[in-house]
Amino acid sequence: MSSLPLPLSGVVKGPALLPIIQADTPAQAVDIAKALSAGGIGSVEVVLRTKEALAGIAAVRNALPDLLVGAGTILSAADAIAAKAAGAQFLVSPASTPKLLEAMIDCGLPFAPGVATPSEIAMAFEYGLTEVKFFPAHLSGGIEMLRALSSIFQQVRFCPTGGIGQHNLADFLALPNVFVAGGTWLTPAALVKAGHWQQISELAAQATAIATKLKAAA
Ligand SMILES: O=C(O)C(=O)C[C@H](O)[C@H](O)COP(=O)(O)O
Repeated sequence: MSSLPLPLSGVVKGPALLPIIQADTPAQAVDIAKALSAGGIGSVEVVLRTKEALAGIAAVRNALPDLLVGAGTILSAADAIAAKAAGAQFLVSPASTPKLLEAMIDCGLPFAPGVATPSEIAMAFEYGLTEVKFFPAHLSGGIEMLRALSSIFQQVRFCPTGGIGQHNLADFLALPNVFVAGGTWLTPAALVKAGHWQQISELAAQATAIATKLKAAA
């Protein structure tokens, strides 16, 4: 196995936010990314949940070279390799298994594997990983769970996703063991479908204002 890639926290650009792009076409991915970027977002996660997701990553990289573009929903070594080949600059997975962790380490890109339990955090820790995604955050104990975990896993930093919204963003980002918050709340499917880019920019600007107050922007 290779040495560890750079930590994700070291490469996240802009406010401590990782909005998700789920797009049916590369052009739609670019439209979403432009709307987010206009709202101050510096980093996005394109999820591998649509046929064109890999092409979407390449298109967003090409159209918005200053944006940091990662790939989410990495569920296998093949996903990690394909995402890297498409131009992904970081990887995010909802899960952790030894195979998946080894594949993401071997890819060499900064990444956040998904955890929801102390044992999964301990497994990531065994690989030397101290940055993980906490998913699904709202169903796995939310803020109280992150507080409880902070006393045991003092070096571990989390990217909570799942159930994050404008209403609880500040509470998550106020936790010292949270380095970035992610999710779909800035890119609701209905707004994407209707092409309401201005509304997505406004949501992003509101979240950016909350995040920059709580976590210094990189
Ligand atoms: O697939 C991944 O790698 C992910 O990052 C999963 C997302 O974080 C959640 O799907 C966000 O959930 P909501 O914000 O509650 O809609």
